[in-house]
Amino acid sequence: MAAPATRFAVNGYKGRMGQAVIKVLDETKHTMSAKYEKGDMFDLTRTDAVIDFSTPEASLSLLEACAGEGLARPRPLVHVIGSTGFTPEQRDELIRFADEVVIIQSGNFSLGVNLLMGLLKQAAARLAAEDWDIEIVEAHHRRKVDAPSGTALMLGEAAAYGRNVRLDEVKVAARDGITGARRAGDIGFSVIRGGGIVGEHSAVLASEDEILTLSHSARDRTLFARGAIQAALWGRTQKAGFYDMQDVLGL
Ligand SMILES: NC(=O)C1=CN([C@@H]2O[C@H](COP(=O)(O)OP(=O)(O)OC[C@H]3O[C@@H](n4cnc5c(N)ncnc54)[C@H](OP(=O)(O)O)[C@@H]3O)[C@@H](O)[C@H]2O)C=CC1
Ligand SMILES: O=C(O)C1=N[C@H](C(=O)O)C[C@H](O)C1
Repeated sequence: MAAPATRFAVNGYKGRMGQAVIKVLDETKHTMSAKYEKGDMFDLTRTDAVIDFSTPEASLSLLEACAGEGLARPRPLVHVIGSTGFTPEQRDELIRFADEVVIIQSGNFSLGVNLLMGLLKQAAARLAAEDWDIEIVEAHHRRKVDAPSGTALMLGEAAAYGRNVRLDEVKVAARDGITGARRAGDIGFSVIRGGGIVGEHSAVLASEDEILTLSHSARDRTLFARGAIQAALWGRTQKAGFYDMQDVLGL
């Protein structure tokens, strides 16, 4: 089904991603109904879809402020949430709001990263944990406030899923000092912060004899903005519920 006419609001519009979303909405001739920044009152009465790259707290307050408001609409309001750094408790809270609105949340709205997740799942399932170590390496600009990145965590989840284990049981997010030898089956994370790096992610699968590296490089933030707009348009044809970019792309 084609998406009906959609009026977009942007949360966190002064930020790097907010500006990228506004640029792409403008280039693609979409209608913008509202834009919000810290301290603004939300009014989504003339909005069909919100694109939100802000912070976990800001995304949750937006959903809180609009709770109940979506029920009178012919189609549910769509919230596309790109903010990263949610705690497990905050993520549970997010899911609770999906009873009455369409929520599409992803740590990365690019096609490449979402494909990479499937490839990593497959590689992790095929390469025995006793022989193959998995490490996720990510690099971002100096202003990023959360670590590991939302994408790195999604890649870690994909690898853990492929191995049929829970990420929180095998996750090693930091190493410093005498750490002892690496435990078989662990999934390690390494973080680089510097300059203006948009977003680099690699999954390194290393055995004694070979190294397989699956990697993705984002060249421009409008990549994520385009993916988020695609997600919003897809969400306009869906029932209320909690979705991710894999659902949008049919992966
Ligand atoms: N899923 C994806 O594909 C991607 C996700 N991201 C994620 O998106 C988020 C934003 O990234 P980025 O744009 O680089 O960060 P920025 O810090 O540039 O932008 C965030 C914006 O949100 C604003 N903000 C903070 N609190 C509120 C609030 N309560 N209500 C409304 N706005 C608020 C900030 O204002 P102020 O500066 O005044 O605090 C700022 O303008 C991050 O979590 C990042 O990891 C980024 C790229 C892609
Ligand atoms: O903060 C960023 O810039 C990015 N954040 C997302 C993440 O945490 O994975 C996605 C992208 O890599 C850029």
